[in-house]
Amino acid sequence: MSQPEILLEIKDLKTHFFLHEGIVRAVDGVNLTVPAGKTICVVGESGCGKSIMARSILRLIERPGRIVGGELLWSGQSRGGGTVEQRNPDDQGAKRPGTVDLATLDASSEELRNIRGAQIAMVFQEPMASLSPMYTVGNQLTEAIRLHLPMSPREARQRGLQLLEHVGIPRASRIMESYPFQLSGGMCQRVMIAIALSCGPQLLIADEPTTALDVTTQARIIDLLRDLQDETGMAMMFITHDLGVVAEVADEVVVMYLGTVVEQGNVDDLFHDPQHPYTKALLRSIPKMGSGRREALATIRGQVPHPQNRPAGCPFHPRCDYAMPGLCDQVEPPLVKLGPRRVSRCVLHDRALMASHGVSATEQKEDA
Ligand SMILES: Nc1ncnc2c1ncn2[C@@H]1O[C@H](COP(=O)(O)OP(=O)(O)OP(=O)(O)O)[C@@H](O)[C@H]1O
Repeated sequence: MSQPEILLEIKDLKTHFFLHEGIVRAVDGVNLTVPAGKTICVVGESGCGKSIMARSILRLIERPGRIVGGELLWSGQSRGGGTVEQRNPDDQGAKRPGTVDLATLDASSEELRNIRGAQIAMVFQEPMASLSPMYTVGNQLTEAIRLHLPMSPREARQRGLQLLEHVGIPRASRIMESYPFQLSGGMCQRVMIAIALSCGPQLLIADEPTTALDVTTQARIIDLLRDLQDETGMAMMFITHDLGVVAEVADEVVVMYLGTVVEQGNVDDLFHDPQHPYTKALLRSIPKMGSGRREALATIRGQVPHPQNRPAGCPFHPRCDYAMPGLCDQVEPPLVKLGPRRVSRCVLHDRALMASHGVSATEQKEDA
């Protein structure tokens, strides 16, 4: 099977916050890839660095935070004037321009401004907070369009109306005249999605886009994002706590723990055959439909430590059922490739490392 085209490759990304009290290593060596046209879901408990990783991609980290290491290799390009463009099935061979390392660009450079919005767009958790209360939806939408596309105000307004209709907003011309506070949370999120899609991005980063919404609206927004992705062929990086949503939307899953990726893989493989002890523990903590038994849900013991108190060795070892004293509390686990697009960061996958610490694979299996 041929390998998918990689749109974004994050290599050893480190984003730290420099506080008086010390350094917070919020993102501390993230490696992951986003294939073109696919949805990757980033999961992990609160504080694992998901949002900071996502914001780092668009260079939206503010002081006292900054990227201190690693690469953000972006191979996308503007689709030129597209709004919610339809996917062209023959368009497999869109020519690849040179790859640019987003981490090296000046955060206020024109090159980065051109990439933001036009190639990579982001939708945040709080739609109301992302929109300005001072301007109408129409002002904000047409401004976003005209920032990247050479259009007259009239053309941009027309485009805006189409976009609002496309994201399922009825009476779009009335909504154009409304201020965000006059709309519901779900409606605001649809407006944000319309703004995000206005220039036809190749990657949409959605950071907990439904967390602030009620359950019915959540489901509608997820359906909308899925439909839009099918139509446009854009890739999505979807950050969520909700493993039910992951099962529904993901092609691949990235599991983060304390600033690093501990496992990445195809959604079916990862749900049915998780390899990393943290992934196993996360999956044990979700209810199973139709098991026919009333079982107590497992919780992961302990809490995610603050990044300032990062444990030595494997950061998950104090909470891990498989932890081996003398090994996991001392050795940083290697990122092991388990398949063409499957990695896991655990000493359990490295027999040589275990043997060098006097643990055999069978012994370990029996213990577990
Ligand atoms: N401005 C900041 N100053 C200092 N530390 C910060 C700042 N922003 C984030 N952090 C720390 O970085 C770590 C990662 O935060 P991040 O928001 O990325 O986690 P997350 O996995 O997205 O969590 P959640 O799911 O709750 O949003 C946390 O420990 C957080 O306290």
